[in-house]
Amino acid sequence: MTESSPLQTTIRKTILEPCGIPFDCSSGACKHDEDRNGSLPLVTVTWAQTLDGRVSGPNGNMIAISGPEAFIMTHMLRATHDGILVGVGTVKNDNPRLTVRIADLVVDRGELVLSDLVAANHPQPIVLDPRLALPETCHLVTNQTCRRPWIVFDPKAANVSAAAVAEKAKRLVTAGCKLIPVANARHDLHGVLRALRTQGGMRSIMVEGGRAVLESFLTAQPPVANAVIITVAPRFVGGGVHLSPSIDWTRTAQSGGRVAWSSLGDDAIMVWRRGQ
Ligand SMILES: NC(=O)C1=CN([C@@H]2O[C@H](COP(=O)(O)OP(=O)(O)OC[C@H]3O[C@@H](n4cnc5c(N)ncnc54)[C@H](OP(=O)(O)O)[C@@H]3O)[C@@H](O)[C@H]2O)C=CC1
Ligand SMILES: Nc1nc(O)c(N)c(N[C@@H]2O[C@H](COP(=O)(O)O)[C@@H](O)[C@H]2O)n1
Repeated sequence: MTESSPLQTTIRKTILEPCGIPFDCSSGACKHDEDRNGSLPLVTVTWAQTLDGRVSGPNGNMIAISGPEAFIMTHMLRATHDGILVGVGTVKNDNPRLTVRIADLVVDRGELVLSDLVAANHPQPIVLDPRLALPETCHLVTNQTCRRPWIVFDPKAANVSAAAVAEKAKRLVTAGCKLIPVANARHDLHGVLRALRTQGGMRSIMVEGGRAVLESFLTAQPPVANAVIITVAPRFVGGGVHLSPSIDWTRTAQSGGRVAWSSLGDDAIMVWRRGQ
């Protein structure tokens, strides 16, 4: 991916730049490189949902919600953030790889083309897992194409002094995972973000799911999200996991943020950026 295609340019101009996210893969340095000297990383919260507010299909099964163009946007977002954060529920349910895989869409054939060129830009996977329940067989721990995750856990909740958990922690570290202890990790998102900044050097984090973690990041007080990007696909699924935090974006916008809508393929994209 040395030059931006028209689609990438559209995504950059209508979605990434309005959120303050630079995207320049020609330099090989895609990451959000602004170092604000802040104590917290920049946080972009993003997901894909249906018209009935579902983020997965019946029984919680992962389904393709984003169309190809929005899918590329998600992978451009992955390429532009230092870290990609999910809850342990998403790892258990979806077994995601959290890599950057998309180069571009061959528009006339509607095909997604995979690229190895951006592999170096895989974000660092981060799993919020207070009780150290991560399945050791998941892609993030075993798949050669995945970066080994950083696991944010709560030493008290996980009871790391218990022999079984201590053994598991050892095996995860041997497999290449990094364990980041944070007291009260389940409820103290500021503490989690501070630890990721100070212990891991994270300057930017994309929060990708799942339902519980998204709702926590969206409703945290004081706020932690710098930008929110939602893909809304033109379909109902009639079942599945429902994302429904109590947020009024118009009121949030009035209190200093900005909302903008654009479209990518058949999908609507809502972008909110926190007021400066
Ligand atoms: N459409 C989309 O864009 C996406 C959809 N999904 C879907 O979301 C669903 C999974 O969602 P869900 O089951 O809620 O799982 P999550 O990925 O949100 O993980 C929830 C778990 O994370 C741990 N956790 C740690 N910190 C927090 C926090 N601050 N707030 C909330 N949880 C925290 C908790 O573990 P503990 O209980 O041990 O404390 C909790 O049980 C799946 O169906 C998946 O397909 C997922 C990602 C994206
Ligand atoms: N943006 C988006 N659109 C969809 O339609 C989706 N189903 C998802 N799911 C997220 O992607 C994860 C899978 O990642 P890998 O492809 O394995 O790298 C999944 O866990 C969800 O977080 N996202």
